[in-house]
Amino acid sequence: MTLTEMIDTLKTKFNPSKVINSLEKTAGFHNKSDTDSEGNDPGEDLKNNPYSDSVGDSVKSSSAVKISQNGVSPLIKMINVWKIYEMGDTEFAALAGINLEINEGEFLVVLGPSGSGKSTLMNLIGCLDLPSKGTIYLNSKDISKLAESELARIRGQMIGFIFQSFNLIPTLNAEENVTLPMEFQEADMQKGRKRADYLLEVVGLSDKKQNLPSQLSGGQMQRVAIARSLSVNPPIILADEPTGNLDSKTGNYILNFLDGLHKKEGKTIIIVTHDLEIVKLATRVVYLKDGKIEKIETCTKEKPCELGY
Ligand SMILES: Nc1ncnc2c1ncn2[C@@H]1O[C@H](COP(=O)(O)OP(=O)(O)OP(=O)(O)O)[C@@H](O)[C@H]1O
Repeated sequence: MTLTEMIDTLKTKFNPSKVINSLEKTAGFHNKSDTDSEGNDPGEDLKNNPYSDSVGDSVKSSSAVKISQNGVSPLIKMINVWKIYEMGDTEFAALAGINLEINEGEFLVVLGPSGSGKSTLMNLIGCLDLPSKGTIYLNSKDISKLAESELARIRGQMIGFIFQSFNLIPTLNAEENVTLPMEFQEADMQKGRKRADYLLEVVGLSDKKQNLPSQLSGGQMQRVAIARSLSVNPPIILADEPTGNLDSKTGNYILNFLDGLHKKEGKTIIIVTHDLEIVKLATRVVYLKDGKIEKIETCTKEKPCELGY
């Protein structure tokens, strides 16, 4: 199958979590070592360039989506949101009446024990799933009952996903993986390829553009995934345990990168993590328990939030 054919197929059927997970499983990505086999210090790349003003300006100026905030409406607003799974005769509420407002430019960390509903919440915010009940506004638009095609369009424009398991497409090289979201948006691909090259340079992988994921180390794959998440310059970045399986150097790199995206580019960042260093960067922490918000803590520079409950 050619690249164009593959993109067309994915475009019609696109559901990132399902399509890419199955591709990942084929490639056995979940078990791949995450250590940078070349012993490179990814932090060096960061120190060298990514958040110089010129880079930030360049990314900003190509922003695909205008946030229609009027200074009053939150970027994301969830009103009495439920997600109920049916299993035979029984029902299970993974989310049970969530009320949450997230403003543009927040760095929100979602904490909670296993099974508390973190991924379910992220899937709803990321337009990967619909609530069973309740209303979700994204950029003042009600997204709670949209058709999949419309949801996919909004997802493509608004959300950049950084998942621990990389979600790279194994048959596409690094550059093609980064250009893919732009192809979905039917962007000018001459500019798209330039932007992909630029983003791969930002994450320190200019010399690996032609490499397939299987020809990259775990840390390098995560950096390609970050470049891809920024390719359409989305205003919201969703990250699920982005430093989970990475060695400490690569973890620090990701940490600094997320901090830069938040502080220098004003991106709204929403992260599920158990990494204390990420929690320390948060502006607020939401604690979930049994599908409900147990508490929300506001963090400050003087009193950063912690992992504790
Ligand atoms: N498709 C599904 N069908 C039935 N139950 C589900 C489904 N998806 C999730 N659940 C249940 O919903 C609850 C919340 O799941 P979720 O994955 O959101 O938790 P989590 O907080 O992300 O957990 P973890 O930290 O272990 O990843 C769990 O009890 C889970 O078993």
